[in-house]
Amino acid sequence: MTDSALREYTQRCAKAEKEAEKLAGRLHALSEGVVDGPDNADTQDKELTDLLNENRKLKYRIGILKKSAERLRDNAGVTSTLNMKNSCNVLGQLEDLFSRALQAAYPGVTHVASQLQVSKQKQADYQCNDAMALAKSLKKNPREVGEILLKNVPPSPMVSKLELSGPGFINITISTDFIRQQVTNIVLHGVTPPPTTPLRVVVDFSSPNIAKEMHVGHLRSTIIGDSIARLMEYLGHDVLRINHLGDWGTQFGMLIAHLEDRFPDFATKPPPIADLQTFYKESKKRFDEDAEFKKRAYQAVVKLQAHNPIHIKGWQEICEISKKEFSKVYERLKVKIIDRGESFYQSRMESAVKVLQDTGMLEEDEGRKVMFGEGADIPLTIVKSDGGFTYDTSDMACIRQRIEEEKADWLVYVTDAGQGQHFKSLFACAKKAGIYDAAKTRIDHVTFGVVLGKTGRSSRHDQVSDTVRLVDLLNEGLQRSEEKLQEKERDKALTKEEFTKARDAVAYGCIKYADLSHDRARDYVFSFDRMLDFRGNTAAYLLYALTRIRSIARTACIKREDIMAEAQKHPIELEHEKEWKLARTLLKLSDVLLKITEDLCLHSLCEYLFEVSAVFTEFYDNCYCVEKNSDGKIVKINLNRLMLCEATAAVMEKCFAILGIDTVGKM
Ligand SMILES: NC(=[NH2+])NCCC[C@H](N)C(=O)O
Repeated sequence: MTDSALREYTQRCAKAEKEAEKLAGRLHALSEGVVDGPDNADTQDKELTDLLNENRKLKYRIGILKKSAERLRDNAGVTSTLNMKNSCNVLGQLEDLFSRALQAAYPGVTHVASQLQVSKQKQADYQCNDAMALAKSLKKNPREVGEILLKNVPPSPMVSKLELSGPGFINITISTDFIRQQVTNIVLHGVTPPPTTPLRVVVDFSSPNIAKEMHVGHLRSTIIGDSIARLMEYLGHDVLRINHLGDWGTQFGMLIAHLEDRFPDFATKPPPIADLQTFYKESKKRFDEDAEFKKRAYQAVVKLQAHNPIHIKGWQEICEISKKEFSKVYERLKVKIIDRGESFYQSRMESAVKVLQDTGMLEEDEGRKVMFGEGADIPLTIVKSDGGFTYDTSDMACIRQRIEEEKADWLVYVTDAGQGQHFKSLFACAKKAGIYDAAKTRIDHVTFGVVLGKTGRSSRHDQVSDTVRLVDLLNEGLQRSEEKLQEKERDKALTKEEFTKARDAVAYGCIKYADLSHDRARDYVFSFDRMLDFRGNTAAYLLYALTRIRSIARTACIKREDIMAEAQKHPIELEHEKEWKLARTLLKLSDVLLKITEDLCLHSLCEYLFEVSAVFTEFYDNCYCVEKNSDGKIVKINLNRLMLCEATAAVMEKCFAILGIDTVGKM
């Protein structure tokens, strides 16, 4: 009903807008003295005003309808989650309930944001502090305000009790039936995402530079970007994963010139360059020392940018070699990404520069053409003094392409914090040029600190630096993981295949987890010893904990189907305090994920994963799942508790999947 009304209003609005445009055009023509047809300006004027007024009203209606449509969808979310499908984001739903209460009780008040938190008291689950903030701004008694708010909270199947407490808090108790049903849903349908409005998201990550080393910074970008993309995909967004390769620049001049000398027949025979790094260094040395070579390198750039076929061929060969190396890393880390480097934007750079030039956005600065954005100290260099383009130019063309051609609603750039200035200027300039409007497109520059070696010094001077090739780093990870598992005699307990699987999962999982579990803004110390520790907040520990949970049912010879069948019969029964605690913890996943979509800080997910495993241990230590007699014979199996184990494993697996970490059945 609301949807069709919304459609109708939108259509009418578009029609009215067209009419208005037409009339405005005719008015303009009239003012220029061009008379068309028998209409006179007076009636047109009135028609135009009427249409504009109608339009304004329609637009307002659309806004209201959109909001109520969203609300209806959300409510459908809560009620349907009582049965199945989307899992509920408890905090989000509560926020909605309280903001509706606020609107109903104090219609004009918009400046108080919902303040909800997990309750510190035993008898309640959450606590709402809105009344305190509201009373302060309205200069009223907080308890009175709390009373009024409480009366206006719409009924919800999620909430079983609301109670005013202390100076004006509202204590919220989540319905036990709701909790039981949600946990049962996890057993029956797996972990499902909370309802979200799907967006088109571009995640720009990894993005190493051709012919140069893919360094630890790029590894961080790869790991963080992949996880962000995985989260967005899970939430139902349409994600474009882009590798913004540095594949276009003046360095290609010297590389191609060197290629011509070393492998004259490169156009017909792919050059057998085993080590592009060395090749790069050789050409750089010649470039710096040999004036003649330098001249040729410059000419080569000009020819490349003019798309001379031979030069394009040389450039392609070099890119291929690099990309092959990069893809080895992506394959090992199971990262999917589409190559779309700076070169992709060549023609778009030309048109972007023209537009910026024509609209008077560029300023001359010692032969360069620069652009200043509001609030950014450093300008973008759009055209160099020799007429060439820069990193800034390609990013300007790129942001335009992503917003206008890709129709992205959300842009994410994952790079080290050192590029903060660049992106600040870029976004400010894009805004000034009318390309980017913060009200329509969300942009995040997701930054991270540097990786420090064992001594805690900057990576540039330490172990984990450009001198360590990424592939070697991954190999060392595998080696260390293997040793660790052997030390624990896992090679004796597992088949060869299981052992290899466990080794890989632990090695790559640990490298990823060590990165993701730290606040990304901080620098972090890279230590294999620490990340492979089987105690504490590490992937090694958590992967192992998961296999232990999975083995509980297995050793009792209970299959997944048996547990599912039980869940089909009735919602899970929860009695013990630790069972309830675990169930409530499992329900927090959606809220954790939605919070991460706000700050894009994945360490909250790692913290949550660690919390789940700790709460599970508490439950397991207190509640028998499988009871054995003194001979070790199984005497009783508690299927309800096995349901809890199943749900816990499903939640942990989902966390690992979003973090991009493979799990194993045995290790
Ligand atoms: N659109 C972008 N600027 N993406 C990031 C590119 C990162 C760049 N290639 C570097 O290695 O630092």
